[in-house]
Amino acid sequence: MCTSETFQALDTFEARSDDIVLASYPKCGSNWILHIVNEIIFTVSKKRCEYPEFPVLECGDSEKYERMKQFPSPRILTTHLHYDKLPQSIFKNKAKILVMFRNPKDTAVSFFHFHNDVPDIPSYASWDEFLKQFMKGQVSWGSYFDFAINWSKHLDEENVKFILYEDLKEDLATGIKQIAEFFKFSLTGEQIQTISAQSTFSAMREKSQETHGAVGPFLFRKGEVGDWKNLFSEAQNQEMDAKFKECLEGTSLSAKLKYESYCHD
Ligand SMILES: Nc1ncnc2c1ncn2[C@@H]1O[C@H](COP(=O)(O)OS(=O)(=O)O)[C@@H](OP(=O)(O)O)[C@H]1O
Repeated sequence: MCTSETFQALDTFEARSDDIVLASYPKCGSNWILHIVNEIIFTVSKKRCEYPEFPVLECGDSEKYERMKQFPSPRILTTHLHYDKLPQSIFKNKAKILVMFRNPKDTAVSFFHFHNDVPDIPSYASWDEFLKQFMKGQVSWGSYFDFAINWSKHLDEENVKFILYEDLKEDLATGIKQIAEFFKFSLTGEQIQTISAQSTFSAMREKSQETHGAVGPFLFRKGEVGDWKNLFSEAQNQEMDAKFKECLEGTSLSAKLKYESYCHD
């Protein structure tokens, strides 16, 4: 999905100040925030941002960035890249970036199911086998921990906003309000409620085949916090807890992820 030609061409991408960048490690809810931002824009402008390109910035052919010059603003771009690998024009032109995180245990579980449920992508012999690769960062888009370490240095920058999957799950309306405010869209309370109702897991899963085709039901699988308890062994919990400590202890991201609440029994 991401060729070296496309990576090279990525540097030629010309960001605009009103581009909306949605960054996350895989399986942390990028389709969820993409849907929310789309609904916010539709609510305020009555226009749908429907572009004939796959929304992930780094995926597709190398001509994609040339075609994107024709797209009207605001363009919504999703990405799984590290902050340091984003095209420089995003920073130069001060595009705003919403970065979404999810606890690493649920992220790994979601990633594993995706690989083993979707027919056209490689599957793993077992959960244990997948987790070994996940911990080594030998999965698509590399290590969760490298992604987290890289982004953790930039979360307090002016044009970057952090959002946590688990917080959005706990209080969707407040999350939608914060997202709208960050991108400077003004919504009434009623509009926020309407978007919330359209953005619950069940509402999105119900429409998933229509919105995402055959992969839809696999992408919108369970949408829960704490599903890791069904797969992690005690030894795997200890390994993940130690890795989290080793990589993120003392960083501002460590507190923001609320690891104690979401990754301990
Ligand atoms: N509305 C809503 N509410 C709660 N959870 C939601 C929602 N939409 C998507 N999801 C869950 O996000 C997980 C998929 O993440 P991504 O969209 O980032 O996947 S991907 O990397 O783009 O393939 C995947 O998590 P799991 O269900 O745990 O596998 C989705 O179910």
